[in-house]
Amino acid sequence: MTAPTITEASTSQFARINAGELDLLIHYNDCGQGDETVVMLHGSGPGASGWANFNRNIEPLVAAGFRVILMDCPGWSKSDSIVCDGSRSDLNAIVLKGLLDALGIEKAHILGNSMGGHSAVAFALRYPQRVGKLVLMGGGTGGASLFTPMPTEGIKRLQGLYREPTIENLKAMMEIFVFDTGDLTEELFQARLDNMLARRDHLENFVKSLQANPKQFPDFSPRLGEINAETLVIWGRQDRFVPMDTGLRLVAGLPNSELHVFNRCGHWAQWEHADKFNRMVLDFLTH
Ligand SMILES: O=C(O)CCC(=O)/C=C/C=C(\O)C(=O)O
Repeated sequence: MTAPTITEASTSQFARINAGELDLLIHYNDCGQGDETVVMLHGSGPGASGWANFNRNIEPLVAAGFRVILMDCPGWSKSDSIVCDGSRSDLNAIVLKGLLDALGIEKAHILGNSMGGHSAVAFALRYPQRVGKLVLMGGGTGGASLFTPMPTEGIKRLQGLYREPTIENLKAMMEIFVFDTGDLTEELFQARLDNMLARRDHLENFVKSLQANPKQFPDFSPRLGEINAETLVIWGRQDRFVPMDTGLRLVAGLPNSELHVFNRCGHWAQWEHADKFNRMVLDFLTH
């Protein structure tokens, strides 16, 4: 019998998360079944979502017997909006803990892209007993780069897009987002634009959050040694959003980590090099 096709609509779910003062309706996609769960956390670009970030990565993991949860962080996609004036990495970690509690999942592997990587590290620091393995891709900690002026050119364009959500600004961001822009289709641009404009409250709240606290993603470097989870760090050599030396800082600090750098790759390794990325992640999670 052939496995049913996994679609966004057929896996779409909501959970209400109450944690301290937080009371948020959170959207997630729940894909496949298995004893082990992989949570995927998306990046902070306007119009991002678990599905938009990871649609090339779900099926191989589901086929290998993992349950895959894509959580839309507060302030993105179909999740509730929020103004965050503290650490967004920790906010996402607290909400993820609430979601895992609601779903009765004791422990999960966490795969995070950019902001999702920062949030995965925040989660591992707060709830070490709830983490299996970590995959950090184009993220894992905020903080300065030794070689690249901050904010990077990519982050400046991303923030410009939040302030003025036009197709021109979207294209200006996307043209330095991936290494090979030939892979970007008009359909992809339009889907991203539609996602962004469907939730203007998210765009406005992101701008308000930056005004309240320009450093949404704290530097976890001094605490990385506390994380014992096995960690695979993956970076694009030509990442113009979160510079590659952040990956070097991560492997320097995380005692059980290794780093793979894709050449000819920007900020979206899981999409730009999907086949090899999927093989590497599966090998890492199953050995
Ligand atoms: O500012 C940071 O350190 C994180 C930036 C970030 O998360 C950017 C992510 C962009 C995407 O993943 C996206 O737009 O899909």
